[in-house]
Amino acid sequence: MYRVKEAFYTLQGEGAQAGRAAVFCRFSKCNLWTGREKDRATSVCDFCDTDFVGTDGQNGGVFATPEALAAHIAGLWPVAPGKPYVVCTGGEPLLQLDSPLINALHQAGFEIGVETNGTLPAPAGIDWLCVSPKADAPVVIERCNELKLVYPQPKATPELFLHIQADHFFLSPMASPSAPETSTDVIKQSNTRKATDYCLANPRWRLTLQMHKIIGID
Ligand SMILES: C[S@@+](CC[C@H](N)C(=O)[O-])C[C@H]1O[C@@H](n2cnc3c(N)ncnc32)[C@H](O)[C@@H]1O
Ligand SMILES: Nc1nc2[nH]cc(C(=O)O)c2c(=O)[nH]1
Ligand code: SF4
Ligand SMILES: [Mg+2]
Repeated sequence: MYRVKEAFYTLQGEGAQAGRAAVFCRFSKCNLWTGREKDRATSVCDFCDTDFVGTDGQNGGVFATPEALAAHIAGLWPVAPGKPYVVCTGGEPLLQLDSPLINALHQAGFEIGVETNGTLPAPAGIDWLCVSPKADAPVVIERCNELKLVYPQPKATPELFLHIQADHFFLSPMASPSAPETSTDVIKQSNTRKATDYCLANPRWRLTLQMHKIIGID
């Protein structure tokens, strides 16, 4: 059984795959926050910008088999040339993404990206793994394609993660979880300046912006 909050076709907005068309599959539930505002202040992850509670979003639902979910996702990919790409996110996708679903998505022709907080082991077969560490949430994944740290997190400074084997190290300015998602958001702007300064002083790190929010797509 797979619980999906929402699924939609858009452009990846973050990281090294930014600009690439993808079906986003947002799984319900996370291990670092209930998703309820009343629990935010006491949760391990307290800056989440995403609603992942329930299965009531666009194209959301409960899927009894991996094949049923893969077919649902395939139905959101356009009939056009180009390698189908799915980004499994959430919530925390590694609470639900398993080998049978990876096989079913590959069978349906998809390359598979995953956005994870890195606290749970990843099944084999993921084609693009993005780990985004959170303070006080130990990362158990040792190797990934990209490490994308939301910045600043006073208890999760960039140098703490350089031991993780990653092909790309990104800083993503922390956006306000609730303010209107526009590029003029004050917190985001000041965090963008801080992330910019860190990358200038530490060239291993690259800046990534949440492009989808800037251009106003999902
Ligand atoms: C909603 S999370 C879901 C996947 C997974 N639970 C994780 O944290 O990586 C997707 C991405 O959004 C990032 N994110 C969440 N809240 C954010 C915020 N307020 N500002 C910037 N990025 C944020 C996460 O760090 C992660 O890279
Ligand atoms: N366009 C777009 N790109 C994204 N990259 C990571 C996202 C996420 O919420 O995991 C996300 C998202 O929600 N939308
Ligand atoms: S950012 Fe990721 S880890 Fe943090 S609460 Fe949101 S879904 Fe969970
Ligand atoms: Mg998002």
